[in-house]
Amino acid sequence: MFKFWKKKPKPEETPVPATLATQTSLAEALSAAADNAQLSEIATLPEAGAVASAPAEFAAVEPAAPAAVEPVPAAVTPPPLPPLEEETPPAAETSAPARRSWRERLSGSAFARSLGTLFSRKPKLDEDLLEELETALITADVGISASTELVESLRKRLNRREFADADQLLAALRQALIALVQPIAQPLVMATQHKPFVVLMVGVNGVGKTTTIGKLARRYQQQGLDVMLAAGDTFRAAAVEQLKTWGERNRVPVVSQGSGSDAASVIFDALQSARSKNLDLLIADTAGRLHTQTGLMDELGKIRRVLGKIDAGAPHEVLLVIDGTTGQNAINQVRQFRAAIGVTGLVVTKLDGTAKGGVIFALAKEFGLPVRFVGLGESLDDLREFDATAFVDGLLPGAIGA
Ligand SMILES: Nc1nc2c(ncn2[C@@H]2O[C@H](COP(=O)(O)OP(=O)(O)OP(=O)(O)O)[C@@H](O)[C@H]2O)c(=O)[nH]1
Repeated sequence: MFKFWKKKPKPEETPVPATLATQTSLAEALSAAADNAQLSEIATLPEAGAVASAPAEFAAVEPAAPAAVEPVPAAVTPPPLPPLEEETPPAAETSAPARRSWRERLSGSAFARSLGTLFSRKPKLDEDLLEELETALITADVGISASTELVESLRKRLNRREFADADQLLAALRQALIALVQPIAQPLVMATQHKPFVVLMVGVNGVGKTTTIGKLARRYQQQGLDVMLAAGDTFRAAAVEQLKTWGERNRVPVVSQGSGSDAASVIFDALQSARSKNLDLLIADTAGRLHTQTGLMDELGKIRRVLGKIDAGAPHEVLLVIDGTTGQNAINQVRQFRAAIGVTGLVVTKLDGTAKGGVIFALAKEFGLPVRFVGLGESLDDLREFDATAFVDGLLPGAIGA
């Protein structure tokens, strides 16, 4: 039987309802062979780096673990922080009305702009409108398959004279878009029999893995969970530092070794440490990698095998982080990471700003994988649980379902 996470609200914080615990199953079969799409970045080579030493209190608890666990002494003066160390707590926990709306965040996307332009000129209900709409959807990364299907269903309804004007067609489009992404709007839930529940973050370079880990850690910490981070991005010294600094500021222990060390070993040590301390949640970072980097993709399989020695089900959630500006390469990335390690959920970042906005529809059509979170900006508050209706309404022109 599943239970609720035991909530431990801090006195100074507004408690957040505990999450109903159910287990997310791991990703299923391997997907079709990769297409030849080129991804945009190449991982940097490992850098030499000093191995951080374990503070005495942690060394005493786990003498065998080579990794450094770095809790934060109260008096530490923190160094300057990278972007994710924003101090403002997520507005969801404090003042929901203050946080920016989905529409505000998504209005700059190509999707919102082109549909806004199209429907603001009160177009006639004809084939030209449907063609323009299809072009706008494809251009906004919705993908050919989903765009064609959406427009075809509108065409049928138009031919049956179901729409009196373009606004009615737009309302029908809204419903169809929500129906497409509603099934993938599945929040991350954690089964309490996994203690700690292990989340592994994977993805190509620069998509926002490390940043998202900081935001997630803060979110769950504020829900009363005891969180630990594993600095498994051992290729990028800055990523290790970023996590450690964030952990210091937020009193979240971070397990790390020197850059260039074995990621599986770091995450293994972290899981052992989190278990021995009876923590609730371990979130592990990994280095950005491409499907062409066979050794690195194999490393993900090794991480799973090694963790399985401690807990056969770990990692319990593999979150693939996708950059929302990536376009149709996102499809290829999902295929490759599913094949390498299995993916149980997606985080789609950077949907604010210059994103085209439509890639989530393409992903929904192609894979139906749960989208756990979306990134609508760089602040802590901008990592939101994926809400299908809020997302679609944020993309579509004003009057419809806002
Ligand atoms: N605008 C915007 N920027 C974001 C979002 N999420 C992350 N970023 C930024 O993306 C950049 C890369 O983020 P990282 O967290 O370092 O990415 P990473 O995947 O860990 O990178 P590698 O370690 O190189 O693989 C940072 O500048 C983040 O602030 C988002 O939702 N919106």
